[in-house]
Amino acid sequence: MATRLRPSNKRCTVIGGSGFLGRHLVEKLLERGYSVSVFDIRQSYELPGVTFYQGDLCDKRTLLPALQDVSLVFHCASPAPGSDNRELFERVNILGTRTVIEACVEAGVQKLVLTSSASVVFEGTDIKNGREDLPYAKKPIDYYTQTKIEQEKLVLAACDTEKNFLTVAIRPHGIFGPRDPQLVPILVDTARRGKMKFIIGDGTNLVDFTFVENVVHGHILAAEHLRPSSPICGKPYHITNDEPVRFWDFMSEVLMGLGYAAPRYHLPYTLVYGLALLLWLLALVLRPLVSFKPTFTPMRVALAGTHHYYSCERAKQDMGYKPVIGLKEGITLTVQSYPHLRRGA
Ligand SMILES: NC(=O)C1=CN([C@@H]2O[C@H](COP(=O)(O)OP(=O)(O)OC[C@H]3O[C@@H](n4cnc5c(N)ncnc54)[C@H](O)[C@@H]3O)[C@@H](O)[C@H]2O)C=CC1
Ligand SMILES: CC(C)=CCC[C@@H](C)[C@H]1CC[C@H]2C3=C(CC[C@]12C)[C@@]1(C)CCC(=O)C[C@@H]1CC3
Repeated sequence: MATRLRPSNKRCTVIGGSGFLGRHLVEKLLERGYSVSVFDIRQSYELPGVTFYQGDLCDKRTLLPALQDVSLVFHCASPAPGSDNRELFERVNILGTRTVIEACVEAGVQKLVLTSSASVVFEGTDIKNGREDLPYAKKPIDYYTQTKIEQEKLVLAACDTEKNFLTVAIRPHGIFGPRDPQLVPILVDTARRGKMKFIIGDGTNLVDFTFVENVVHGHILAAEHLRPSSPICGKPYHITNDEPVRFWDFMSEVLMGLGYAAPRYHLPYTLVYGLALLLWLLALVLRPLVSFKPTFTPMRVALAGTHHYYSCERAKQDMGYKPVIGLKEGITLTVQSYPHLRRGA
């Protein structure tokens, strides 16, 4: 009888590896001597040594070939938070993650590292130095958050040391860095449309923004600490820059770095939130007739106007996490990487 050889623990697959975080993760894994495959619904680049598998993660038959002889899987695929499509989020983040777990078990994968989100505990009100034992949001602020909660629960519950299938969830917050398709592009687009003049609230709310390389570092540390005896099995971990910053100072620094004016005038938080809620309801009611995407969604206003920063003490203790790039350096590297978004470019 043929014996199945144990795959090398440096063979891994990144599901969602064509995305912003996924690609940074792939590049770092290669640098560290891993052999890497990518599974994604689209292929956005080519890299020597990386095998691409294109397909929908909800389809186990297309996913399985990407997991053969692989001991470690990173799952960082998700529809973009801005899409607000309930059916899509439920299909990909919940049903799809169930499929990912089944496929991993079937293929003999030993470790699964999920990219969750610190937002799973965020309900739109202040969180100061939140630890991982905060309860999941009872009233998640949008479908993205609601399905990220279910996704994280599924992955953590699947951890089974007896069957040697180990799982862990990384909860980053406000990822930024070169090639990010969200934060800087949305910010610049808002500025170019002349809508970046206002500060929502008094502007003192503290938030975590996390440079992408720190998020990658947290994922790799988690993978390398995931052993049957490790305290990290089946647990979530906040990974941030560990330098909470005023939301509006961060935005202003990025804007000014790209040649735009910083916002100056204050608007009351409750007024803007109420208006965003009204717009969102209007968009929902009118969806069959017209489709429009408001810039100011309730989620975005809540993110811009409340405190939400998290403790990464648990990651420091259990896996020796320490950010590798400080916030200031991260902002400089990010601003330099967007010459085409500079004012007047
Ligand atoms: N960007 C951020 O600030 C934060 C992101 N996260 C999480 O990090 C992960 C990565 O996010 P980003 O890199 O920013 O997003 P991204 O949109 O750049 O990457 C997601 C990737 O998933 C792929 N994908 C989507 N649906 C798929 C499907 N059905 N089958 C196969 N692949 C599929 C996309 O093609 C894309 O390449 C996500 O799970 C997100 O929820 C968590 C906290 C903050
Ligand atoms: C900290 C965190 C979780 C950030 C995630 C990224 C995005 C949610 C933000 C990136 C750019 C932000 C932004 C706004 C809201 C939050 C973001 C989309 C506004 C729309 C908030 C209202 C404004 O006045 C304009 C802002 C533009 C940038």
